[in-house]
Amino acid sequence: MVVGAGPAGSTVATYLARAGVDVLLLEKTEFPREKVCGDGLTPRGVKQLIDLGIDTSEDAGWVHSRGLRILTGDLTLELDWPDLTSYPPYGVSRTRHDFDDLLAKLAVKAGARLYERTTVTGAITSPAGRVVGVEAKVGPERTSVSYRAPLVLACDGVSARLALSVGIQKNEKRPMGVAVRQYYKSPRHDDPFIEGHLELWDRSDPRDPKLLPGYGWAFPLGDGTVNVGLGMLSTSASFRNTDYRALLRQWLDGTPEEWGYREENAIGKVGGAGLPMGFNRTPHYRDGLLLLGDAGGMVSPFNGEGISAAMESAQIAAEVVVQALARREGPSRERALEAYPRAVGELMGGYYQLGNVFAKIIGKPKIMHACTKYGLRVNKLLPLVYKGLSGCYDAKGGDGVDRLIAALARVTPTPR
Ligand SMILES: Cc1cc2nc3c(=O)[nH]c(=O)nc-3n(C[C@H](O)[C@H](O)[C@H](O)COP(=O)(O)OP(=O)(O)OC[C@H]3O[C@@H](n4cnc5c(N)ncnc54)[C@H](O)[C@@H]3O)c2cc1C
Repeated sequence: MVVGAGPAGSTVATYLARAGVDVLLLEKTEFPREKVCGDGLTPRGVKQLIDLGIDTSEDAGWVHSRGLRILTGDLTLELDWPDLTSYPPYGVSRTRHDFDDLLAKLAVKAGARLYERTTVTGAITSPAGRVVGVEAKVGPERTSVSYRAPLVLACDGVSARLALSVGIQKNEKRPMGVAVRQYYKSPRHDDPFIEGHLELWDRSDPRDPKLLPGYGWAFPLGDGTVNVGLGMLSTSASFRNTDYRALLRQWLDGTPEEWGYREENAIGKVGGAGLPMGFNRTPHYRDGLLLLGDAGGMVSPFNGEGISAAMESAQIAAEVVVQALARREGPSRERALEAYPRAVGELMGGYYQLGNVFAKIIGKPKIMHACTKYGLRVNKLLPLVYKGLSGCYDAKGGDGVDRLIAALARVTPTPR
């Protein structure tokens, strides 16, 4: 049984159903639906789509990106995506409204039974403490129901309701982020220079601890529509009681008028949500319950990317679950399931450990102030770290450093 039909849930449901497993996919909303996100995928995420057999061409409705454009102070840095054999050479963007709908449909096509408007309220456990099913409320009447299954896969996102119901808590020492976004229709995004890249603004200012640490983004969605947002670490005390929506407004008011990121061009409502980072909820497997994606705190502490990790964890979980279900219930199956936390740890653990240290350092205003004092413009270095360590962390002998050096040679003044 899979709880939550976001990227993690629909992906794992697809793989499992294709392998012949009877999959129940429970989702509290109804598709198609809005989902607050930046809507951007790096090549790492595109690889996951291709692995699923999805057509990622522009003809199929995906907006392609060649790399990141980083605007930092007076400088603009254009970084192509890493040239790695393990990843496609482009990123994509697409609204989560369409993206999640497409993934959920794929799961249904593969044979998963999708029950929408079904809100899981907690796990059912055996007297021995093993998760054997879930309790849920169904439909507008919120009728109580329960479902049983040999295994439950928690893909319920940042709320992690299932994990909490069996006492798997968030590790408060690990980073947590927060992000807000708004769609705009903007003439700036008819410009070919602007299109073709996912754009990040280094918006940190060492003199103002309230602004630290974070970045802004503009991810084009085609037709002059753009997803503009602000992502920040929320570990630092200065972020408590912050009105993030106001922060986004304040920051966008400072962008040039002609970019058009103004109220009159806004589409829909501002949305915001938490980003659970750096494996901040573990263990990823315990007593019949597997945690995938955001439910297991799998957002990157370097750049806030979470879709690719959610889908990667889904691919791993599906392989492990298929092998485990082929074994007799008992210790042999348990041993097979233990492979899941090991495999996600091997894939992302080292990268996230490093990311957690990175988040700790940039989350300390004192360190940032010291940097300013000694004339070190750390905000100029952060984008390099983002790029150098994201997207190519799991590639053997990746060319991240070479790319950075090449990109440094192409630094240009920020167009005004
Ligand atoms: C503002 C913002 C911008 C972001 N931008 C990006 C970006 O550009 N690129 C990127 O890679 N990542 C981005 N992220 C992170 C990304 O959104 C997440 O990492 C990703 O959605 C995780 O996928 P998931 O399947 O684990 O969880 P989710 O996408 O959160 O899916 C969880 C699903 O479970 C359902 N659900 C929740 N609770 C229950 C319940 N009790 N019962 C039944 N169903 C339930 C939800 O309705 C949802 O469908 C952003 C996040 C935010 C907040």
